[in-house]
Amino acid sequence: MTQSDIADRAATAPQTAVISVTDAGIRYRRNRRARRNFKDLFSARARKTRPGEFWALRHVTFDVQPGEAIGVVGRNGQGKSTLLKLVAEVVLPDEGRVGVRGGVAPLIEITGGFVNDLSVRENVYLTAGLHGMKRAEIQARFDEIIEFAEIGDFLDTPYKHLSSGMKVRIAFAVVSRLEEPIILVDEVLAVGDRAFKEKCYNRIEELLAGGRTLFIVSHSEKDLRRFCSRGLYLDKGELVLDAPIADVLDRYNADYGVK
Ligand SMILES: Nc1ncnc2c1ncn2[C@@H]1O[C@H](COP(=O)(O)OP(=O)(O)OP(=O)(O)O)[C@@H](O)[C@H]1O
Repeated sequence: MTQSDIADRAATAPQTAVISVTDAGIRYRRNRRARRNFKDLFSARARKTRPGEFWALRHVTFDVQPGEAIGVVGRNGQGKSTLLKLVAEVVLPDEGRVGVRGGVAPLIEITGGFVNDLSVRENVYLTAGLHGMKRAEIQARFDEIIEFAEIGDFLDTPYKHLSSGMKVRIAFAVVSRLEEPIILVDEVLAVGDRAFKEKCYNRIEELLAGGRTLFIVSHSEKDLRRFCSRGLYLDKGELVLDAPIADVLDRYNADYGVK
């Protein structure tokens, strides 16, 4: 797409879209030494791919309407987490545009947003506060959050001393209580035990029933079929199929499924 195509699409994209991604690309360095310098940021040369750099995502275009539940599939390293980070606006596109209307509640990395040296209690206040909740609102929901996570004995423990399953418990409990219209869930639930996972899935269903928009990355076909109506299939950083989830899974299985 040319710059003017991108601008035209941005201007004519359906006004109702909550997420609008147009010809987006993210470029990473394969090797830390191939660091771009400050001068490169301002020079036209910075747009070229330099040695050691590669496109983790490129030419990705799609719109999302409110209330859609989207599953992102693809093999390891094909750009799924990068796509969620783009929607969460924690990384900015090197090419193209990403427009997100409304706030995003991201559950995208095990420690995403949580500060290692702060206690569980402090992290709950910090994360909820950063998403616009007032202190009194957090206080009112605090017990419910801790009860959901079932980690009441660890309120004053530094976050870094929790087990990986406990970290996910508290992160999910907080993030799923935020009032943001878009929820992003990246694989993190895989470390939760079975009973906790089921509790999270029920909560996700409640959020969807309440009209939230969901983006989920999962390698579990069962989970994707349970929640999602639409799938995005990424391969080598490109969006190779955007279709109903059943069609996306059929194509993915045909390409890479165990025969
Ligand atoms: N911060 C970074 N710096 C450099 N390369 C990165 C960075 N983050 C991701 N990558 C690379 O970008 C590519 C896409 O990574 P991404 O995490 O999006 O894949 P994924 O599809 O989510 O994989 P998985 O299923 O294994 O979680 C990979 O080659 C990865 O090594």
